[in-house]
Amino acid sequence: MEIITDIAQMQQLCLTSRQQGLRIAFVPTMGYLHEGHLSLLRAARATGDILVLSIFVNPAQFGAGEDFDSYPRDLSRDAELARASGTNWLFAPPVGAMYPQGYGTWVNVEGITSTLCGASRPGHFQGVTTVVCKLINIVQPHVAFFGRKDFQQLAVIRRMSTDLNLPVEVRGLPIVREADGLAMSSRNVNLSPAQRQQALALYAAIRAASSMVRGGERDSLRVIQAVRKRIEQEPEAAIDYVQICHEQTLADCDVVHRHAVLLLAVRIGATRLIDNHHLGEEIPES
Ligand SMILES: Nc1ncnc2c1ncn2[C@@H]1O[C@H](COP(=O)(O)OP(=O)(O)OP(=O)(O)O)[C@@H](O)[C@H]1O
Ligand SMILES: CC(C)(CO)[C@@H](O)C(=O)[O-]
Ligand code: BAL
Repeated sequence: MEIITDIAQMQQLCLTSRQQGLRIAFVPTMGYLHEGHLSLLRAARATGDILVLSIFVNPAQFGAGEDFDSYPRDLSRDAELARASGTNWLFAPPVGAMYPQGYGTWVNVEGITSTLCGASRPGHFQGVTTVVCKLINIVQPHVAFFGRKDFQQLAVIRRMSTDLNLPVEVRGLPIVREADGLAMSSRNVNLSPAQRQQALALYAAIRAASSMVRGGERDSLRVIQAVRKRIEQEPEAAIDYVQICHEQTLADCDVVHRHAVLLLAVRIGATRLIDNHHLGEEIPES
């Protein structure tokens, strides 16, 4: 495995591979790798001839006062994990090369970015779509892998890819959880032991919502109230949002139906966690 920091070199290597008829599979991340990232790398390894992993903590997707500075970073540990996962090229460009002096182009997806994380983190998705578009232009992958933990991000990237006719297949993979149910996230490392315990409320609330729907509840408001109540039991929990949305449009659903997804963003102390569950799965086919 080679670590590439130069954008032009990365682009040239990928262009040459494409010209040789090799299939490029790409996993974009912000690093501090965990089993969720490794599941993407495994799927990508099985799909492509060349596996490219990017690690770039993208300042453009962090708002003022957000955790850009405290976002966990460990490139040498990540490089070991990437190597063991069969990565060919680890692309880690410097911030100044991605956003040089005079940088002035932004990619903005409208509509589905106005809700959920788009509403609670203004500007966040403009940063995400801009950097993902740039990374795709550099790496020129045939296929790119994203996790469904960032459910709205995946929907926004699919929208961008369709709208801008990007020549890449976007694949979404399931959420990987810790043994006790907490969705894996690089930010989990910033939780104190007491906060780590409180963070289990997200999955407990998801399970409670699932069992309500399995039991026949179809009123979104009642499910949302139950989720909020469970999370609010935790002393350091502050809810950003709890919503039930259509899996494609992300419009709020009054009724839980087969396309309904429960999405949550909750701060535990200073750490913001997201999670989601496809509630529609709990409804039997009629
Ligand atoms: N638990 C998980 N299961 C599946 N995919 C995941 C999981 N966590 C992250 N991913 C995916 O990995 C990719 C890179 O995400 P990122 O580097 O932001 O990691 P992260 O753990 O989500 O970090 P954080 O939530 O702290 O920003 C994204 O496509 C994301 O959806
Ligand atoms: C897609 C991404 C790598 C863009 O910075 C980031 O938002 C992430 O890690 O989910
Ligand atoms: N996984 C999404 C990156 C972020 O929270 O900024």
